[in-house]
Amino acid sequence: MQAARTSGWGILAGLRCLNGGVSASAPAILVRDLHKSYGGFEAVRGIDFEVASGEVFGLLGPNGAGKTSTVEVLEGYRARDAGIVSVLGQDPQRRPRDLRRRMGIVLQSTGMYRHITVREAITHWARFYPAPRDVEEVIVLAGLTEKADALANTLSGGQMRRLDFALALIGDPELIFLDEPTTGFDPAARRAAWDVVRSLQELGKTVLLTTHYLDEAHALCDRVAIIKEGRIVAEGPPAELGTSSSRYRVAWRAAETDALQTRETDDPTALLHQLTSAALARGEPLRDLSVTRPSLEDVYLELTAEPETADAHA
Ligand SMILES: Nc1ncnc2c1ncn2[C@@H]1O[C@H](COP(=O)(O)OP(=O)(O)OP(=O)(O)O)[C@@H](O)[C@H]1O
Repeated sequence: MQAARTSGWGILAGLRCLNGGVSASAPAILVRDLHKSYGGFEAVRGIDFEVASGEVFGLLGPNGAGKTSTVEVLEGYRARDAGIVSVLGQDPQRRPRDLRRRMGIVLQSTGMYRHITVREAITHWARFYPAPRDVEEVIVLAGLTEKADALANTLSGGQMRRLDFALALIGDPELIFLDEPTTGFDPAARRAAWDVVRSLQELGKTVLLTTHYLDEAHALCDRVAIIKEGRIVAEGPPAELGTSSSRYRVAWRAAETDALQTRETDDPTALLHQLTSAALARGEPLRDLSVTRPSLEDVYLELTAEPETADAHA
């Protein structure tokens, strides 16, 4: 274990070596063997991942998996116990002022400003940054045009969340952390928030988001990591996580009952041969026959299942 932790410094040194700074191809985020405990409880148990510059990366996992702890270490809010963390080429634990200006953070909690208008809040926050974006442009980007002159304490939950987005964007950060950006949103507000994230992607920003929603991960993320009990149990583009599995799902409609039948198999050729031979022998068609790979949701549920649930499916 110690050898793995020590070797990480070699990686960081390599990233810094070009032109005396961070190379153009250096990842925006690099995490190696990250550990974080609270008292005797180890919430993060040796996590490794990288996020490329301009990538939208999602941390997925059930409650208590260690997503927020990981993100808070990256943001510089929490000290790690072990491991290597590089954010935009710097160690967030040292809380360098320059790094804080290059990051935008949308926390789970909302409501920093209440008794001033949306425009006033964004204008005020802009003063903390050396080269902020244009306030009116950020109001449009966050979808707050119609609420620009409204007092923050009159906003709905979803509109308040947009104000949080706006405050995270006004400093024109290179990297944005979004912790559960749409939890509690109605469907329309979620879509609007997704549009904001896509706008960030088009602007070339790097985004790290945590979410419980698989459709959100699918819609927004270039890559995701699934975390369970402080460890990454799968990582890859959302659409490809299932296809890397060797399992297939074969579905068909039984002629006698008209009910949809499904069977999982590692050998779809043999199963199809068995099913089609039997159907031909009976002189019946196999209606709605399909062979599919597991979806992100299937993979997620399988990997994050509690032991009892896993046994029930075995
Ligand atoms: N300050 C703390 N003190 C003690 N335990 C903590 C603290 N913060 C988090 N934990 C514990 O660490 C584990 C990981 O929590 P964390 O908030 O990182 O998970 P999460 O994946 O973000 O969960 P959620 O999806 O519910 O936000 C949980 O068991 C949690 O109870």
